[in-house]
Amino acid sequence: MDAHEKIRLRRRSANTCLSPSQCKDVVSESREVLDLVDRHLETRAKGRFPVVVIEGLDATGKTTLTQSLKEALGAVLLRSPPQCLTPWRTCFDAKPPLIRRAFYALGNYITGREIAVASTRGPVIVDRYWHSTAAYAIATAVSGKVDNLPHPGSELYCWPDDLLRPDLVLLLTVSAEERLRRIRGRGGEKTLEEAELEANNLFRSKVEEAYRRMEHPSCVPVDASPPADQVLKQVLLLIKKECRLQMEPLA
Ligand SMILES: Nc1ncnc2c1ncn2[C@@H]1O[C@H](COP(=O)(O)OP(=O)(O)OP(=O)(O)O)[C@@H](O)[C@H]1O
Ligand SMILES: Nc1ccn([C@@H]2O[C@H](COP(=O)(O)O)[C@@H](O)[C@H]2O)c(=O)n1
Repeated sequence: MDAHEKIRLRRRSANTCLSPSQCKDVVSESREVLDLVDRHLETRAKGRFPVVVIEGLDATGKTTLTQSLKEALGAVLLRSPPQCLTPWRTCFDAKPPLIRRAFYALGNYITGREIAVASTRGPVIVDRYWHSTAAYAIATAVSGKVDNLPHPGSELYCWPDDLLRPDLVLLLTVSAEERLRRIRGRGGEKTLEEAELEANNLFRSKVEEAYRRMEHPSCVPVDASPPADQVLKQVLLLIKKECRLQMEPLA
């Protein structure tokens, strides 16, 4: 089955309700994930060190940049979904969109708790967080053109009140052509969503526009098309300017 066929199938399944057997599957897997969340969740405030989130479409250079920032700042590198949810990710990726999104949304709260702990000890860099979940969810739910997205200022673009807020969110942007070059250069298996993004320029534009409409905190766009060392330099300057907080990790 080629990627386009998979996308068509996925669209079809997105429009149908869950069958009783699917419900049974979702319930048993969800129970394990919810047990894990219960063990990890306990609301905690952010520490005094800066928390910087790196966002962007697939292959815009988030992994490359977050690794370099970790080394340059002596920071802790976290991601959403968090490591502890990895065993369930493939399974939830195959579920209908609403269930899949619930899984990612929940993951942000575990990452939030990890950020709270890590930011008491040193700077924290986060590879994707709430904005990814919201931007992809909104772009998936809205059919048709970019104009059909919820209008700027809609509460759908607002940060959830009960989720730990980062100090700075940077949105990596590259042209569609450069992003495709990077995807092809990387090789390996494409996820369904990556294949859809590659195949569907409109979807990509909707995700990026949804990112740009996010508020409190909003995303600061960064041109990620220069070579990796230059992007790193530019981002370090931005972090120094925007996060006038303690940067040195504790000994
Ligand atoms: N500034 C850059 N210039 C050129 N190539 C880059 C740059 N940054 C990253 N790349 C290359 O682009 C590809 C994608 O980068 P990377 O894996 O860091 O992106 P990503 O945003 O983390 O992707 P994903 O969200 O799919 O995991 C990799 O092959 C990487 O080596
Ligand atoms: N906080 C997040 C993180 C990811 N997603 C979904 O996963 C896909 C991208 O993940 P990568 O590991 O390839 O970067 C993306 O398409 C989102 O659907 C999310 O919803 N929330």
